[in-house]
Amino acid sequence: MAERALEIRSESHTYPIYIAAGLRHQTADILKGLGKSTFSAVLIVTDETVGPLYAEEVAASFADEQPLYICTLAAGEQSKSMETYYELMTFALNCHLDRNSVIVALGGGVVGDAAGFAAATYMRGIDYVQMPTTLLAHDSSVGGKTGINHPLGKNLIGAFHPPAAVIYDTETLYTLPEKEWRSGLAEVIKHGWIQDPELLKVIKDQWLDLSAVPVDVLNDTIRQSIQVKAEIVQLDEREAGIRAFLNFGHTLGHAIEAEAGYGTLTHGEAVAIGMDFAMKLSGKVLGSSLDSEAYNEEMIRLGYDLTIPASCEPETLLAHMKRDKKAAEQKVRFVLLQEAGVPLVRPVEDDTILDLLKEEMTI
Ligand SMILES: NC(=O)c1ccc[n+]([C@@H]2O[C@H](COP(=O)([O-])OP(=O)(O)OC[C@H]3O[C@@H](n4cnc5c(N)ncnc54)[C@H](O)[C@@H]3O)[C@@H](O)[C@H]2O)c1
Ligand SMILES: O=C(O)C(=O)C[C@@H](O)[C@H](O)[C@H](O)COP(=O)(O)O
Ligand SMILES: [Zn+2]
Repeated sequence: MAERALEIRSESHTYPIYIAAGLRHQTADILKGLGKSTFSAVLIVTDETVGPLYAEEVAASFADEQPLYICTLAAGEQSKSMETYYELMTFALNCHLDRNSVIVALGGGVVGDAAGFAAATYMRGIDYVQMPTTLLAHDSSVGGKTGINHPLGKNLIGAFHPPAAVIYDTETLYTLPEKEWRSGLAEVIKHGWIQDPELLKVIKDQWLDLSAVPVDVLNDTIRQSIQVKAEIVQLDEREAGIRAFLNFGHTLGHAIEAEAGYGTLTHGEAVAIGMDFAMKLSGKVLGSSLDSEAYNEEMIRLGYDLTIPASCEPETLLAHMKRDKKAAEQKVRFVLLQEAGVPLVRPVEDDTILDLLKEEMTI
């Protein structure tokens, strides 16, 4: 039986996280070990890139004990939509899933968020298991945030619904294109800046070739990065306070994703730009002396482009930020850094944000 790498104590239950190469072949055994009676049906939700690579192998781990179905979504951010959500619910109903069924989310953060939200709302909530296949999904698969986008903003429709387990087969990551490694690494870098600067050193010293990181380095980095998220979500699952630190880089990042058009930039690319902006804002608002030059240098080494897309207007970005879930009384609230590893949340004046946006976009 696979070893539990970590355990998350959520308000409703404690769930295991398994991290190892090859776990997809043990999916059914791991599910049996969760201590539930057999699931009445299994619905694997995946996307059209991941499905052909891994869905049959996951399905093969189940020995015809219960009906098993595979629902394949279009690949990419566009699938976090109302239309796809509705199709997913119709698919589940046509398969006669009941309250003892389980959804297996096999894919990146898009599949995890969309399938998780379907699980959160199908018959008012059924079990689901996260099987992340991207580096980015080391973040999205943990903590129970599920949801879909609205044209007016990212993840504005959703629910907190922690998974029954996270099964992370890190072997599957080696079919990712380099762009997606980079996207995922942005969330590792985020965890480094908000809580564990040692992670930044690990990336600098050990992540020399983005898509050819040895599997032991990969597993250790993922575990260390999830540890940051785990500590925070266990203290504040529903984001009454410190969970907002995990939103570092997301206030502008989400605004860019929505404004540039979902899928134009990857989530991580947008968050990388957002972290750069939040660091500069930290200097202006808090007088923090963060070494943003060094941040820029390292991000350029890793191949990030930190320019805000020219198609985005500062005023429209600001309007998006005012709809962000952290905003209160029409005031944008930013996650800023006092120093590396010391985040805080502050309301910031519209003019301060607009001035810096214009400066950055040289308007
Ligand atoms: N719920 C949360 O806490 C949380 C946290 C972070 C991000 N997110 C969300 O996650 C989403 C981004 O997730 P993502 O970056 O994984 O995007 P994604 O799911 O779209 O995956 C990126 C691309 O990689 C492909 N892919 C996935 N696995 C692959 C594999 N093993 N081999 C080859 N190709 C593969 C996918 O088909 C897709 O085209 C965003 O919507 C973001 O808002 C949620
Ligand atoms: O888990 C969290 O909390 C995070 O903020 C993690 C983020 O990386 C993630 O992108 C999350 O979906 C953003 O949350 P949102 O509440 O701003 O939609
Ligand atoms: Zn994120």
